Amino acid sequence: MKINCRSSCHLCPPPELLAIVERVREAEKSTLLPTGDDLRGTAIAIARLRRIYRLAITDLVDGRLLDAVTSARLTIYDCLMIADESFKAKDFTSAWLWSRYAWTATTHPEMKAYVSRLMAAVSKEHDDTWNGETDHFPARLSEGQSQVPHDITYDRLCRGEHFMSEEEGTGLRCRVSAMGQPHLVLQPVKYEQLHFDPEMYLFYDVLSDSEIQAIKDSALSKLFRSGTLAPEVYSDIRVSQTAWLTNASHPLLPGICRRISAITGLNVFEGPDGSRAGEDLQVLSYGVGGHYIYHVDVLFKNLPEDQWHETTAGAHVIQDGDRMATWMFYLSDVERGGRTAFPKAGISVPPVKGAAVMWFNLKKNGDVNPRAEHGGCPVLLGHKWVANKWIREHANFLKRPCSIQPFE
Ligand SMILES: O=C(O)CCC(=O)C(=O)O
Ligand SMILES: [Fe+2]
Repeated sequence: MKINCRSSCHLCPPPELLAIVERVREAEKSTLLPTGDDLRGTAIAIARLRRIYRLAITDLVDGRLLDAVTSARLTIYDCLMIADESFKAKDFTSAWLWSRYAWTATTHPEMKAYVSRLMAAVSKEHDDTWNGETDHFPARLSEGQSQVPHDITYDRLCRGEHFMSEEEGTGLRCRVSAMGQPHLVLQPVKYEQLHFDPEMYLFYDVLSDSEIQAIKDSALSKLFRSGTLAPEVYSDIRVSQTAWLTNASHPLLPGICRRISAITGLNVFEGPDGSRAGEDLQVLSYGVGGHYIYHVDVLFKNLPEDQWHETTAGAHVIQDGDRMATWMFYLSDVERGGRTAFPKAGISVPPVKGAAVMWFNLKKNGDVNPRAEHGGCPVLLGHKWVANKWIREHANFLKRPCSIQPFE
C-alpha cells in the first residue's frame, strides 16, 4: 500500500519546518557549519586535554582550565559523546572516566541505564585488551575501578616538568653574543643552550612584533588544514592549519632569513629544487585543542636507504639532503599549554613570542638523531602560532662538518 504522506498524514512537517530543514541542508553544503567529523575531532581533543593536563572532568564541565575560568560549559550529552568517541578510538581509559562521570551526574533512570551499559562495554574491552601498557589503566578494571591512569613522560613534559639529569645539564649556558657577525654587534643575540644531545638552543627577541604581524598577515589567506606526509593525510595526530611562505611573499622575509643565517652560521636560503638550503617558511596556527604528536622532522632518512626513493616528495628532496636542523619561531605566547616537548631528551620549551628554538635532527655523521623527537603539546587556552624554517643537509655540509667520532 502506498500512502501519500503529504496529503493524508496530519503528522507531516509543516512547510515552514521543511523550509528550515532545506535551509540547513543548503548551509551544510558550504563548509561553514561544523561537520560530524569536526564534532568527533572536538570530543577526542577534549579527552586529550583532560589526559595531558590532568584536568578534573568536573572542572572541564564548569569551564575551569587549570587556574583560568572560562564561560565554556559541557552538558551531560557532551560528556557522553566524549566517552563514546574515546571508546570508538580505543582510548578505554578516557571512555571509562567520562562515562563514569556521566553516570554520577545523571539521575534520569533511562540515561543511567544507557550509561551503565556503555560502562560495562568499555570495562570489558579494556580488560580484554589489557597488557599493562600506558593506554590502559595500571590494572584491569575488574580488579578495581578507582585507579589513577598511567602518566607518560610526554604528558608530564607538556605540563612543564623536566627530566634532564644533572650530568646532561652540566655546561649549559646563557649567552649574549654577536655570533662573530659584524651586523649583530649593535644588537647581539640573547640565547641559551637547552641541550647537548640533540644540540638545541633558544634565541630570544629574534623577531619584532611588526615582523610577526607581517608573517601572520601574509599567512592568513593561505592557511589550510595541516596534514602529515605527501600527499597530505589528515588525522588526529596533527590538528592545526598550515601556510607556506616563499621569501618573495613579503619584503621582510629575506632579511629574516639572513638573520637566521647570521645566528646559526648555516645557509638557509631557498634555492631551486635540488640545491636548496632552506625550505619555504611554514607557518602553523593552532586553536584550542590543536597539537602535533611527537615525531622527528626528517623527510626520508627514517626509512632504510633502499626505500628513500619511495618518499612521495620527489627525487629533488633526496638531492637536497634531509632536514638537518629545525629553526622554529614562536609567533605568539600561549595562555595555557602549547609547549614543544622532546620526550627522549626530557625537556620542553614554552612558547615565547618573538623567540626561536633551534635543534639538529641529524647527528654530525648524517644519521637521524632519535633524541630530536618532539611534539607540539595541545593548546589548552589561547592561540598558538609558530613558523618553521627547515635547514637542509647538503648545502650545509661544509658549515657543519662531520665529527671525528663516528657515533656523533
Ligand atoms: O608546534 C610545535 O611546538 C612543534 C611543531 C612541529 O613539530 C612541526 O611543525 O614539525
Ligand atoms: Fe616537528
